[in-house]
Amino acid sequence: MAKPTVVLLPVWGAGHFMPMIEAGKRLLRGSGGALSVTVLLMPAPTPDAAVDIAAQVKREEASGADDISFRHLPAVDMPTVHTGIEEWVSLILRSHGPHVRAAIAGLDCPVAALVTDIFCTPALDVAAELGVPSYVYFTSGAVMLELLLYSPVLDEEVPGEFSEMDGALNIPGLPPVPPSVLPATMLHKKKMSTYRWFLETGRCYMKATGFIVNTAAELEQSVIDAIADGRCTRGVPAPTVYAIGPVIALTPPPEQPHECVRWLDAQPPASVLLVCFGSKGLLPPPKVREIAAALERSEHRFLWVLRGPPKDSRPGQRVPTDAMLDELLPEGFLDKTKGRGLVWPTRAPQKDILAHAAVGGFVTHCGWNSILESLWFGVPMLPWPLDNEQHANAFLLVSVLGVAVPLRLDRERDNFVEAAELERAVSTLLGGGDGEAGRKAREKAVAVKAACRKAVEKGGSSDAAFQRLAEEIRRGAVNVPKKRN
Ligand SMILES: COc1cc(-c2[o+]c3cc(O)cc([O-])c3cc2O[C@@H]2O[C@H](CO)[C@H](O)[C@H](O)[C@H]2O)cc(OC)c1O
Ligand SMILES: O=c1ccn([C@@H]2O[C@H](COP(=O)(O)OP(=O)(O)O)[C@@H](O)[C@H]2O)c(=O)[nH]1
Repeated sequence: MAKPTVVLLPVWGAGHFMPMIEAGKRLLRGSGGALSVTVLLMPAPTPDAAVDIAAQVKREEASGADDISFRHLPAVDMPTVHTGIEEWVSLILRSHGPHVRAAIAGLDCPVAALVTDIFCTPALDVAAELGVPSYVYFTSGAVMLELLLYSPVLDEEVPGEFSEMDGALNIPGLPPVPPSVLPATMLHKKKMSTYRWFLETGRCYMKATGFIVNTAAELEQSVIDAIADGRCTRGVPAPTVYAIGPVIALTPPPEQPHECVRWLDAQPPASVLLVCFGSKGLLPPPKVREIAAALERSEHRFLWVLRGPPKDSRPGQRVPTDAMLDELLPEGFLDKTKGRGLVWPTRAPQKDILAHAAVGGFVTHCGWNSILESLWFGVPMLPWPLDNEQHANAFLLVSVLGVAVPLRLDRERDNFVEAAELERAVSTLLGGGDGEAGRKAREKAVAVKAACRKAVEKGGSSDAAFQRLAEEIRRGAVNVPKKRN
């Protein structure tokens, strides 16, 4: 009989698609050959994302792994009316519901589980209808998962706006949380029409069989415990959390090192500050000017990945262009920083850069994958969150893990950071400024690197969680009826 299959339903995007495929591959290995993986591919919303995903699928198919197969779902109409990225993705998923149902029902093997992304709650209903166990693969950390699960409680506890309340929030498993680190979706209840999405998603998650989280127990133990004990869900037991990370797709370095890596080869150890704001990282001109001023004055070495404005700014369509450096940077900046700085105007190989011994610090937008990559390579951070769950991630880095030097930003001014503040924080992080704070963050980053690596080793916490998950999934396999009455 054919092996039971785990059906993955990933969304597009650098921080979402590959991490889920990588987790699927590790699940295959963890099952000792007892399972296969079927990936359902929703057509990507932009030509760039389509090219990206096609390349990744091609690479996986070429690798010859026969236990992983890809199936294309038909196209659906893209929503034109929506309240933001959250509803946009949810609406697309809803339109795909019948296709997902038909694809699963059409499989000629038992189905062990349906694994969906953070946004794919409509797929949980499809799984329930088919009697298939369902898991949310959380491509972000457990803190964000907790915020979603706990949001209905917070909503009752704080009837007014979070942004106007005094004091800190009491969130299980975390030190007192300043409301300013909540995602924008929560922060301005009345203004943000997606606030209801947040509460409903939290409630809907309770329908899942389990949460597979790309984190390690060593990074977020107290939060994972709070979820497991039902402290976030009014005492109702939440679906089991499997902390299986860090799941990072690492590939062997190319034969011809990238130009950024060759530049790093010529720099002293731990001397370079990496500045990169993620796959969508777009900075408006005032922020570019502040960064340039800080980098020029700090006299530290830097590698700055600077992208240009997207051609299309609609949710889900925002793809940065290559930067026109002469237009974006202040006059004379490149000349004045020549030799100690490199500004890279297009996508850079971030993992290879973070892996390089010359990198000593990372100004990051706090996307979860960037954080995991930085921790994996023991690089301390300067958190400059811009959007979504990134402020909460920054809080974790500074107030729980201690691997980052805080950067004072003005959330009311679109997360603006003054040049002098950035200059101060860079000196602290790389050495030369407030010695104690920088030294602590650097030491913690080294310790957390070791903990991350241990977690995924045989017998480590994430490896053990993977084994438990693979076993639970294998046991849950069902034969999906071909036709429903
Ligand atoms: C899938 O494509 C996109 C996802 C996001 C996005 O939006 C978002 C909205 C919220 O209200 C809360 C969130 O947590 C959230 C997260 C999110 O995706 C990103 O997740 C990544 C890791 O999986 C990473 O941490 C990023 O920093 C998050 O932004 C937004 C988006 O465009 C703006 C997408 O295209
Ligand atoms: O120039 C870049 C920018 C980003 N990335 C990668 O894109 C992913 C970004 O994911 P993250 O969750 O950090 O943020 P997002 O881009 O989803 O906001 C990470 O794996 C980065 O290594 C990269 O390789 N080069």
